[in-house]
This record gives sequence, structure tokens and C-alpha cells, in this order.
Amino acid sequence: MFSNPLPNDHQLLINCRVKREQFTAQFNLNLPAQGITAIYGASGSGKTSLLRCIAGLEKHTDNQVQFLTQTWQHQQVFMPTEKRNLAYVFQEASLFSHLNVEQNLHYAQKRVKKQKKQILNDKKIIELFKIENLLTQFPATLSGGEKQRVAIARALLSQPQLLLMDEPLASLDNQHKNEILPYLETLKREFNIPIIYVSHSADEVARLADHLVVLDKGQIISSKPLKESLAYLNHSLVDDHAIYMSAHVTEISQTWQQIKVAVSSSASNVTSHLWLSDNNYQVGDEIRLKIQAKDVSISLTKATDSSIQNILAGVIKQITTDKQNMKLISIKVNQQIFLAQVSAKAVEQLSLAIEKKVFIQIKAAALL
Ligand SMILES: Nc1ncnc2c1ncn2[C@@H]1O[C@H](COP(=O)(O)OP(=O)(O)OP(=O)(O)O)[C@@H](O)[C@H]1O
Repeated sequence: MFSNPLPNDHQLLINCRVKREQFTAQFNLNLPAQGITAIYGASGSGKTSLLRCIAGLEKHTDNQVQFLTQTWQHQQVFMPTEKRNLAYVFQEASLFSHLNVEQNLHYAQKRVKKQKKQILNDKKIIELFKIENLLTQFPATLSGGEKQRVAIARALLSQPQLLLMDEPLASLDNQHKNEILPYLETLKREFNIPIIYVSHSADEVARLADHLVVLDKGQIISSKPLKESLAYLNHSLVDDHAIYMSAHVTEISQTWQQIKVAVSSSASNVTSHLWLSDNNYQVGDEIRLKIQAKDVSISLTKATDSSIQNILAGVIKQITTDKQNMKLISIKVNQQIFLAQVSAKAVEQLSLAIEKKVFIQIKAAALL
């Protein structure tokens, strides 16, 4: 049974078991039915299986799924996928190759029953995804990014009450990824539609998500608001060692076109401050930051003649070796962990060791 059997207006309740020959998963989740919920985990951890549960493609008899006040699956009740009023966007934009963009979009609109309330404005969708100029083109003539924009617009035109996205950027190169990301942000901002977003990209998750579900080998490791669980992204699934953190803008320097941000750490009242180059923010804005280990260096004294502005005092908590034989040093600064990548030679020359007091110099921080 659900831990909370009462229907709630803001929930997607999932109690689902998946059993395959080589894989078993148990998902017990109570997710917000608003904003973007990211499902994050390594390949094979069960992300797609979880989406399949929500979509009604896993039919284990004990499974239960409830969206807002509607029971989609429980005991004798089984609402088929097409009745669940959800749209699915896959890694590869699955457009009909024999139809042009307009006909592809029209196909989604036709499928919406006449009596169904039109929640999302068709014209606005086409406008926001900038596809007016693509309407007469056939999928084969579109770039990967354009195809995916059309696929997302088509999903929205079916007037879903829930959008499932399975690695929608994974098949795109970095340039096209960066082209699509702002559209996903627009989607989040302009349409009040809950999105379940599968990804194994820490950058994408840190940039887009409001809530984060972390999976490992078919088990839920964590399900919390992103702000409280950003540290899960630090154990990056690729070799891009970085720390993700949330912060808010406390000061703006018009002269230097910089912002001063306070790094939040729920475990401490003491905050660390960083100066960053950007002038598109206002005091009080919440931001998310990524600091790559290769952009952090270590010194034993505080440099006063350095061009680097962000120098913080901390204590070494861990030293490990990465795949390139570089040393990864975890440094605690006011409860916030920073990561520095330095050579083994530097570790020896500076006698770096656990509990040693050091200064970190942050050369660059990316605003996500
Ligand atoms: N149709 C299937 N038949 C048998 N096993 C399957 C099937 N589909 C998936 N699996 C297995 O179930 C496990 C979970 O797969 P799933 O696709 O949910 O993982 P994932 O986290 O989405 O992975 P990826 O990031 O690689 O897409 C994997 O071990 C996979 O090999």
C-alpha cells in the first residue's frame, strides 16, 4: 500500500516493482506533480524502467500509480497508457518521416479528443519553440536539435497533463544540446506541466531540475528537492570531476560587471562568498554553480599578489587518485566541500594531508 493512501493534489505516487531476468527494481516514490523532477543514475540503474512504470508499461499486478486524484493503476484498476493523458519524449525524436513538420504536429492535435480541455495554446507552443519556419520541411532535412524541438512541441500539442522525457538531449552533440536547453527552461517557465526528466548528465540535472531522484541498481537512493541533494551530482558519472552547489546573489558590481554570491550550505550558518563574472542577475536571485576540480588549485598561504579573486580557507578532508593519476583533494570550507585536482608531485611538495589547513584558489566557476 501507499504510505499515504489519501489523494493529494500535488503528488505523483508510485509503488512499483520491476522484475526481469537480470534486474529487479523497487520504486516507492511520492513526487511533486509540478516542476521538473530529474531521474538520475548510471546506465542500467533503472531510470527508463521507472518511466515505464508511470506510463503503465510495467504491468506487475501489485504495482500502484496515482496521479493527482486519478488512480492509474491499483489492484483491479489498470488505466492503459493512452488514457493516462501523458506524453513521452525519447532520446531520438520519433517523428514520422513521411510527414512534414506541420503534418507531424497536426497528428498530435488530431489525437486530442474534441471534448478534452485545451490547456496549452497551440500557437504559443509553435512560437516558443520557434518552428514556424520549419513547418513545410520533412524530418530528414532537420538538424538533430530542430527535430527534438519539433518532437517536444508535438508532445505538448497532445495536451498532456504529465510529460515524460527520456534523455531528450542524449543523442545531440554539445552545440545542439546548448541550443535546446533554453527551450527546456522556457517549457518549465511557460507551461504549468509537470515533467519527469531522465538523464545521466549532472549538468543538465543541475540546470533544469527542481526535484531529484537518484537511482542505483534499481533502488531509490534519494528523492528530495534538488537544492538539498545537489551533492549527489558531485559523484559524476563521467570523468568530469566537479562540485555542484546552490547560491544566491548578495551584491552586484556594475563597475566590474560581477556578482557576489553566497554559497548555501544547509549544515551551517556560515557562508562562503564568491565573485563571478556576470551581470544578468539581481540581488536575491537563486543560482546553481558548477566548479570543476581542474579549476581549483591549492596553496599553503593566502596569496596577496594573485590575479585570482576567489581564495578561501579550508581543511583537507580526503585525498584520492583519479583515472588520469591526478590527485583529487576534497577541502571543507564552512561545511561546503570543494574539489581540487592537483598533481601527485604537488601533493608531495606541499605535504598535503588530511586535516591540513590550506587555501583554495578558484580560477573559474560556471553559472548553470
Ligand atoms: N526489454 C528488456 N528485457 C530485459 N532486460 C531489460 C529490458 N529493458 C531493460 N532491461 C534491463 O533492465 C535494467 C534497467 O534498464 P533501464 O533501461 O531501466 O536502465 P536505465 O537506467 O534507463 O539505463 P540507460 O541509462 O542505459 O538507458 C538494465 O539492466 C537493462 O539491461
